[in-house]
Parts: sequence; structure tokens; C-alpha cells
Amino acid sequence: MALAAAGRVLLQAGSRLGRREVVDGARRFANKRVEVEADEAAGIAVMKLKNPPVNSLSLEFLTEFLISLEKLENNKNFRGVILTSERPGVFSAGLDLMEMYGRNPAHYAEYWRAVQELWLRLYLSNMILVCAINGTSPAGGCLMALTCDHRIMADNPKYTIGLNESQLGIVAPFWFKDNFVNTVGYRTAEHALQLGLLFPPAEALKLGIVDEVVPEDQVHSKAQSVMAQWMAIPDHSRQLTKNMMRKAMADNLIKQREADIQNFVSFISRDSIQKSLHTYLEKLKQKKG
Ligand SMILES: CCCCCCCCC/C=C/C(=O)SCCNC(=O)CCNC(=O)[C@H](O)C(C)(C)COP(=O)(O)OP(=O)(O)OC[C@H]1O[C@@H](n2cnc3c(N)ncnc32)[C@H](O)[C@@H]1OP(=O)(O)O
Repeated sequence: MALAAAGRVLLQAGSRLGRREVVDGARRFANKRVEVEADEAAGIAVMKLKNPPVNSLSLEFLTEFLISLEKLENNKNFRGVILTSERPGVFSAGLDLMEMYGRNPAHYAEYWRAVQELWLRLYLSNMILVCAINGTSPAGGCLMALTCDHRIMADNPKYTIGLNESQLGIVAPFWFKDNFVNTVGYRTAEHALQLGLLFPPAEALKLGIVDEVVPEDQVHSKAQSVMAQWMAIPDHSRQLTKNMMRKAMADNLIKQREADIQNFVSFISRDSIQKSLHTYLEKLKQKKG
């Protein structure tokens, strides 16, 4: 119920933004920030994140992404989605720092609801989600990957993945943490979360953050072959199993969704947190110069 209502809000937001999807034959639709290659006969869609320069998860991006995902969810012919970046090198830089810096409480609340919605929709998706991580993927980018059923990362030591929030002076919320703990185990998560560690592919594989590391030029073919393997399992048994594994954790957020939003708003509005974000943004700028 809560999900459906929030979905309607996002759809309304999408039409307010006036986005018109361009339909190119039956196989391709795109809005500004998400490109979908949809092969209805095969039942598989590739969703490419396309929010330059670094695929940050801005409010506009989240809105567009959720609308695209909902389109696929509503078409029973689609059974699997491959998530990847349209720009190899960066899968996603995570939550958009500019949505959390220098804005007002109403904006923070709207943004956080959309971030929750992204996680809930992906985590509870009935479709098979395979993540083709073809670039760096910190924090919210890592979270997106963690919602997927299978993760494949490009074998490039320049790319890293992990939940680095503590390095920014912020804290990974409990549902980021739960998703991470369920993936890598308590001790690894406790250690990595406190230090805000980002891992190159080989280490991420060792810890179980990703399931496979393959040469960069094979990420997409590997994702397709993994998808074929998952598609061979009957949907009903796979979906019931997925739901059994995931429902309790998602329900935990759903039942305290409003409180989680209030927590986020008061946390992010603190002067000390805004200062930390300012310092981090300056550091990102200086890295360039
Ligand atoms: C109680 C608990 C309650 C809850 C408490 C709160 C919970 C919050 C949880 C937060 C989760 C997150 O995801 S927080 C986000 C964490 N993300 C990160 O730390 C990633 C930071 N970015 C990077 O490390 C790098 O940009 C990287 C992704 C590797 C790409 O490097 P490149 O050299 O290719 O590109 P750059 O030159 O660095 O970046 C290009 C431009 O994009 C900007 N940019 C980079 N990352 C950005 C980002 N995430 N959001 C916005 N803008 C970003 C840069 O500032 C540059 O802007 P210009 O200079 O203007 O061009």
C-alpha cells in the first residue's frame, strides 16, 4: 500500500517534470537520465544509468529511474533487469551530495523518501536483478548494487565499491547497514562501515560484496549469461524464495519509514553535518585542481 502510494507520487512528479519517453521501436525507451534497452521477447531489459558526470542519485534521477522500473515491473513479459552505467568508469557516485547540502527540511524529506523508495522497489523487485558494475560505486551506488540478486564487477583496480559514508562525516542508515550485513556478515560490515572502506574488485570479491569479477570487456556478456542461468528457474519459486529472504528486512523500514525520514532530516540539517559535507565537497573540488 505504502509503496503503491509513493509510486503514484513519483509518477505524478514525473509528469510534472514533463518527461516524455521516446519510444524507438518496441525495444528502447529513454528519458534524460536512464536509458532502457528492453527486449520484450527475451523478457530482459538493460537499464543504463545516465546522469553525467558521475551518475549521482539526484532527485530527478531517482524519479526517472523509478518510473522506468515501474514500467518494466508492470509488463509481465519482463522477468529480468541488468543494471549498469552508460558511462564506464563510474557506476554511480551514490547519493547526490547537492541534495543533502544547503537545502531546506522539506527538500531533505522529499529526497529521503525517494531514496527509501529506490531501495524498497529494487530490494523487493519480483524481477531478477543482475548488476553489471562497470565502474566505481561508493555509498548509495554500492547500495543499489547490493539490492541486486547477482553482482558482477569489472576487474579494474581503479574501481572501488563499499559504503564510505563515515569518511564523509555521515552515517549509513540502518537499512543500508542491514543490506550490507546480510551480504558480507556482521564482522566485516562492522569493520568496513566504521572505517568507511572502499574496496577494489579483488577484495570486494573476497568479502562477498560482489559475486564475480571479470575482465572489463566481459562485464556485459557475463551479465547476460548469468541472467540466462537465473531465468531458467521458475519465477514463482524464485520469487517466493526471494520474498522469504528479504521481506522482513524491507518491512522493518516500511514500518518506520516516517521516523526514518525525520531522523534523516534532523541529522542532515545539523550545522556540524553540513560543515562535514562542505569540507568533503571542497576536497572533491581540490582533487581536480
Ligand atoms: C542517523 C542516520 C541518518 C542518515 C544520515 C545520512 C545518510 C546519507 C547516506 C549517504 C549516501 C551517499 O551515497 S553519500 C555520497 C558518497 N559518494 C562519494 O563519496 C563519491 C564522491 N565522488 C567521488 O569520489 C568521485 O567523484 C568519483 C565518483 C570517484 C568520480 O571521480 P571523477 O574524477 O570521475 O569525477 P570528479 O571530478 O570527482 O566529479 C565530477 C563532478 O561531480 C561531482 N560529484 C562527485 N560525486 C558527487 C556526488 N555524490 N554528489 C554530487 N556531486 C558529486 C564533483 O564534485 C564534481 O563536480 P564539479 O567540480 O562541479 O565538476
